Amino acid sequence: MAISPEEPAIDVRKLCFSYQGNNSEGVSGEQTLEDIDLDLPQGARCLLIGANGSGKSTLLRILAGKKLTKTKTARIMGQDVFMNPPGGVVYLGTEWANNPVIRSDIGVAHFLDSVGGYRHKERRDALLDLLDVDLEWRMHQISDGERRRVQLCMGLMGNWDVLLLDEVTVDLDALVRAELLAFLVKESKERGATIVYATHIYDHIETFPTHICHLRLGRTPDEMVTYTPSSTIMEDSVAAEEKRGELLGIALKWLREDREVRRQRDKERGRERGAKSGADVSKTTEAYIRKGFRAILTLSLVHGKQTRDAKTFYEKYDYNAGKN
Ligand SMILES: Nc1ncnc2c1ncn2[C@@H]1O[C@H](COP(=O)(O)OP(=O)(O)OP(=O)(O)O)[C@@H](O)[C@H]1O
Repeated sequence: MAISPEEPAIDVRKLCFSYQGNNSEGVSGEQTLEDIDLDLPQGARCLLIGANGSGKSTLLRILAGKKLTKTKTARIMGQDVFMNPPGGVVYLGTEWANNPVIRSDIGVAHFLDSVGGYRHKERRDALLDLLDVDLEWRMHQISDGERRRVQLCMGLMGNWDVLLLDEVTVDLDALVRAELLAFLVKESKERGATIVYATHIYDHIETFPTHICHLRLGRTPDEMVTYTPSSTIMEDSVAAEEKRGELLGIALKWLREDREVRRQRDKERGRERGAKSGADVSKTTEAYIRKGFRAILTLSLVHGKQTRDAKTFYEKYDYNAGKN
């Protein structure tokens, strides 16, 4: 897709999303994503870092056009992802493994051809080699990791501009994962392809990102961090070694902060709920008491006498027995 090199590949501004629904003005219900900003130049490789439930998958699915939000604030390669979905966007997520079709008795060669493999034979063959995929495999007879490698081959063999990866490297062995990351770095450098990668695995990934983005409880609290360009450290093994663990350190720091913020938020919500239910309970109790005492009052008045309790209640709640 041809756009000027200065234009951002991904341009998300104040994006909001709620699973409870979106109305014509925007979102309604509790927001899963709130005021998300993500601005990535072409050729960027961005790691999305956030705790479980922080909204990484939701954001990636929205960018892939799989979830609708009417806030109209997400553009990829200059095009609105909802109104005018851009081509050249590949989304690879874990839910693919649940699709019964990919566990059926079908050969890998046939499967890849059925999704256009014959059109990209050269890239397909390079990926088969890189991901160590055998065209003779049958999809129902391979392991989860092998099936994942077929998925990656399928997703990456076309000429994509933007790749949205939702933790699909988790079941790859270390060698395939390392080679895949090296391939993606090459794609971004040589073709200007842009990658957003949500992961919880920070091992040996220091040389991958050019940017890191923090999602905290559905928000982007910090400025996006522009990471030290990996080219400078990849050529210098000492620098690369020094860098080892740095990303994990940043991720752990953010995750600890997020946990504190979430605990504080949960505590406040608990207090609010407690106060609300406390208020509800006391109102309900009071209503019952009033009813109960009204009955006693009525009875006692019927019998021509007021009990002491009824009288106390009477006074406390300023009842006028004659009128009640
Ligand atoms: N289909 C759904 N309906 C309602 N709420 C959902 C749905 N899918 C996700 N959520 C909620 O949205 C929030 C964000 O979920 P999401 O899967 O985007 O987080 P994540 O950062 O990808 O988490 P993880 O790291 O565990 O994969 C969570 O609180 C989750 O419970």
